[in-house]
Amino acid sequence: MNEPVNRLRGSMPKVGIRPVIDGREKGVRESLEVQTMNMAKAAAKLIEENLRHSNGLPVECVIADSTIGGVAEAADCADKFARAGVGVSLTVTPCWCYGTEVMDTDPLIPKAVWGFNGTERPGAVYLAAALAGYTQKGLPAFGIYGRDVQDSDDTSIPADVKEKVLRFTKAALAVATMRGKSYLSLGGMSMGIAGSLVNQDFLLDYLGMRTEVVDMSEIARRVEEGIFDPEEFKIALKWVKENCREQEDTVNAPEYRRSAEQREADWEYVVKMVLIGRDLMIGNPKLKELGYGEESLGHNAICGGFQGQRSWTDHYPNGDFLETILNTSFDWNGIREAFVFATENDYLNGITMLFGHLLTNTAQIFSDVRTFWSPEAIERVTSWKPEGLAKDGFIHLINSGSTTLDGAGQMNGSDGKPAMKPFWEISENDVENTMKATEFCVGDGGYFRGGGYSTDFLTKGGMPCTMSRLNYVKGQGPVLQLAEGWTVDVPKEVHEKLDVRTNPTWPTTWFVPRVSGKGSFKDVYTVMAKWGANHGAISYGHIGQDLITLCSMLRIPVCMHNVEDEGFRPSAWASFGMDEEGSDYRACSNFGPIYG
Ligand SMILES: C[C@H](O)[C@@H](O)[C@@H](O)C(=O)CO
Ligand SMILES: [Mn+2]
Repeated sequence: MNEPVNRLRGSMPKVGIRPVIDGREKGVRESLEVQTMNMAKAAAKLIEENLRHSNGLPVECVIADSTIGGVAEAADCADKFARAGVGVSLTVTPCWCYGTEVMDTDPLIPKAVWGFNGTERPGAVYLAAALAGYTQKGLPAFGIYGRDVQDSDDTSIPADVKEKVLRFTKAALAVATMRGKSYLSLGGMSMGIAGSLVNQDFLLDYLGMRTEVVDMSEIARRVEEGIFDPEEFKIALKWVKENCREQEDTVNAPEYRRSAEQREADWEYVVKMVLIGRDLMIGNPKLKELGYGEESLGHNAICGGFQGQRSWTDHYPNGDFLETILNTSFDWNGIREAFVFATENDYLNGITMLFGHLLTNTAQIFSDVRTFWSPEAIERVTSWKPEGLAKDGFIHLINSGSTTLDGAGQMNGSDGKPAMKPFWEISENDVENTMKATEFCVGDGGYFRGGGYSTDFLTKGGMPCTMSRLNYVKGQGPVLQLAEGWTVDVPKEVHEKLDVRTNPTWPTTWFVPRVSGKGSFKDVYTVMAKWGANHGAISYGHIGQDLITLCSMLRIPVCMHNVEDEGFRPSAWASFGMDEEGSDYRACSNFGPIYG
């Protein structure tokens, strides 16, 4: 069951549940055994019924062999968890326990404590004592307790507790899943883009990730020496011919037009680039059969990026098709987990996409945050007065030639509205509609002298989504910004007029962030003006809360967000002041990166 289906090494992290108890025998402990163990079982059931890993495998929970009343049983539990591969720790209790004696002291594992809110045997006051201990010892932990008092025989989990348990667990699983995996940097810095200056110390200290650096010439070597699966290549090319519609090249000046033979050869080349890029990330046992044992192993990359411009694209077909197909939840082999792969080797955007992918199990859009179109400018250029969600203007998200095809918004959610979904919910019909809505365009020769095929679609409006971005600040370290909002529809002629000003061969998403009239979210213009870089990672759904929780585990402060509720962060954050944002910065710098 725990076989990694996407060929990444290592088994999936498990969730460890620690039922802690009042250790006083001769009455107290005995009276609490059943209730305490039942809480652990209820938590495990909740998690297993609601969460899955991004590769589709079920999330598994491991419960300590006995309730934990003191240090000996805490050590037995730690031992069991280490052998089982536990990466997330959830302590549960309905009663008073001996705070530091039953605590989990592994500094690498994210922790939460759920204290039952009853008053016969006080779980909530234990929770306060336990959290004080965790804070005092520098092991920040999340506190969970229901708002309303429950009766001691009530075995149900209140909705507010459920939400917190699941939010904590999903984010903690993301932390545990990244650890030990690699970022594959294919090439180096692209066109002076700071996000492609891969900071290996950040990846290792904050995320526990390795960095693998491979020169782009490795792709040329594998193409020229035939180091890919020739059978798969045939299947892939056939699928591409049958499913990928090529747009007539009306954008390139005559000197950049590519002949029919050249275009045919380009298709073959870009399909090989997909096979090779994927094999570089996760390996391919077929290569071993072909005599390439070393190449068959891959780089254990959970995330990667391709420099492309310009060293590669000035001569070879561009990486757009490679990036598009990897980031999509299907290819010629069928429907599968999307990879996470950054354009222009912008690893800061790639890692932001990785956060979104691990939190939602869905494909992620990579985009240039290109243009703010004010209502006045839209009306001046198109004569259309924007209305509805678009009335205060929108941001043109358009990547330079690639993005996940899931981002076309051609897949349907359970309510029939456009959605991006985990791969196991995607139907053949969704795939067909997506391919019908997408065209592949000969690369813009002014930018891409070596040709290649860019991806062109227009994202359907009405999808809730969250644009986010990690930025790195000298002296401060990483920070994350996020803006929840929606994709919007605009009239066809309006889209065409605006799109053509940029590049009609690239994928467009019209995005409106939720604004508040204040601060960084004063209006749409301000959101664009405050964006920290040229790229953004766009995830389906409003996932600001989940990102905030994940970032607190990773000690990455959130510098800009439009989430209304207070973030769910470790209890220690309350000791750093009353303003949420300032205390986040202070807490992150006080505790520092997990692995640093
Ligand atoms: C084609 C151009 O060089 C683009 O790649 C460029 O505008 C960007 O994508 C910048 O992020
Ligand atoms: Mn770009």
